Amino acid sequence: MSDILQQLGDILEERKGAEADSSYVASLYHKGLNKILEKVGEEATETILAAKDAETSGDNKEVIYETADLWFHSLVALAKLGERPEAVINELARRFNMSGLEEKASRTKK
Ligand SMILES: N=c1c2ncn([C@@H]3O[C@H](COP(=O)(O)OP(=O)(O)OP(=O)(O)O)[C@@H](O)[C@H]3O)c2ncn1[C@@H]1O[C@H](COP(=O)(O)O)[C@@H](O)[C@H]1O
Repeated sequence: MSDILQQLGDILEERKGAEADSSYVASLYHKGLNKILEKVGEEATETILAAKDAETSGDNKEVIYETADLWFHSLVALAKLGERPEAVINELARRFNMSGLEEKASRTKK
């Protein structure tokens, strides 16, 4: 588990008790889940556009920046719902640790 994600998860929890005007994350919590999800949507669109530009230009700087914005706002949405970044890391680890056959079986059930 990335130390940065763990520390960011701690800060996202701390911001839950903060006044709306005290920080960006606190302001998002006060605006509510719909506003946070709107930001996730915006950042997803910006990531897609940056990826298309990167393919043409060969410069990935902007798509990395936008992907960080997307990850960050997704984590704020999960925090609002009571989940920490570890939940996503654990899910990725679970998928990674599945054997090839289990993975195939799981995919065909969906
Ligand atoms: N990783 C981030 C992070 N990534 C992006 N952003 C903010 O996300 C916003 C990106 O959205 P936009 O580009 O649309 O900017 P905007 O115009 O300000 O947003 P809107 O007014 O349109 O909602 C910017 O304000 C960025 O500053 C972040 N804000 C905070 N963090 C982390 O969250 C922690 C807590 O942040 P605060 O609550 O601000 O202290 C910080 O220590 C950082 O580690």
